[in-house]
Amino acid sequence: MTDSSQHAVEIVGVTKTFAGTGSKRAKSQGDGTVVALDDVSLTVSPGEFVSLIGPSGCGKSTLLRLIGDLDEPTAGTVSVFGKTARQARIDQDYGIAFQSAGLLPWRSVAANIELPLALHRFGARERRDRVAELLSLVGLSDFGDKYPEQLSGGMQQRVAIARSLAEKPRLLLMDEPFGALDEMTRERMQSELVRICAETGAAVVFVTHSIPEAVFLSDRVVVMSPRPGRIREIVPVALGDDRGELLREDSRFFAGVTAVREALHGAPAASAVRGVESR
Ligand SMILES: Nc1ncnc2c1ncn2[C@@H]1O[C@H](COP(=O)(O)OP(=O)(O)OP(=O)(O)O)[C@@H](O)[C@H]1O
Repeated sequence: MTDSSQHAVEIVGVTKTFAGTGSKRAKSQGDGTVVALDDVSLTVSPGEFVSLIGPSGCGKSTLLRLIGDLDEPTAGTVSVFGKTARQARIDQDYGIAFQSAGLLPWRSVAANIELPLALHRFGARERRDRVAELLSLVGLSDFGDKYPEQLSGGMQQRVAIARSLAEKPRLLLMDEPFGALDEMTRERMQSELVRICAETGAAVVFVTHSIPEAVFLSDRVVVMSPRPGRIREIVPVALGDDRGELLREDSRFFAGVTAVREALHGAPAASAVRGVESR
């Protein structure tokens, strides 16, 4: 582990504090400073699927935002494919998909997916071909001419995922992308995402509140704890590459769910953790 360019993401000793309101010079937790992340280190390998789970306020979104260069660490370093987070953003090394699909209502589905390519001046033909490929990848080939409001929530989310894949990123950053979907759609989207990742080879950092979702999708589940935000445990999920629907009824899947639950609550699982769903 010496060459950091071998990692999709490398987070070393990252601390992130937010000053309390009304006190810009706040220095300690006693005067309102929030330690969102405290000395967090984590690496994600190319092609690896890593979920972040933990109670509300443990710093999951903050960690994802630091990787995506939407904020800066107070201390420590974040690198993406061996570059600074800023340089990786400039080089479009990753795609981002957050909870609300964030589609532009006045653009068609195809035009939404095309947007990153248009912004970065890809040629018309290349754009058209790539959009057709992405529509097919997310199973929406017949919907390119529709507008977002004409699609279901799950279909909109698939459009958002297609858009995040437009520039063939080697890394996807996803913050509860399926949080607003009903359970059946959510499970279908999880299977779609597994398939898409297998086809594209992208690494994923995925924030979720759902233990089964984390286990179904991930190679490793990072369990975090709040105040201050820290990594409590990293649970490897040894379910292999075959993540079909039957896996949800497999004893190995239940063992993974139990392992993550125990890491969250301390074994044996006793009470519910605020902000984490067992379903
Ligand atoms: N811009 C900000 N200004 C001040 N405090 C912030 C800011 N962003 C996050 N925080 C605080 O940092 C801590 C971590 O927040 P974060 O959103 O990363 O948690 P989370 O684990 O994603 O929570 P949730 O599961 O509820 O989405 C929280 O205490 C939050 O209030």
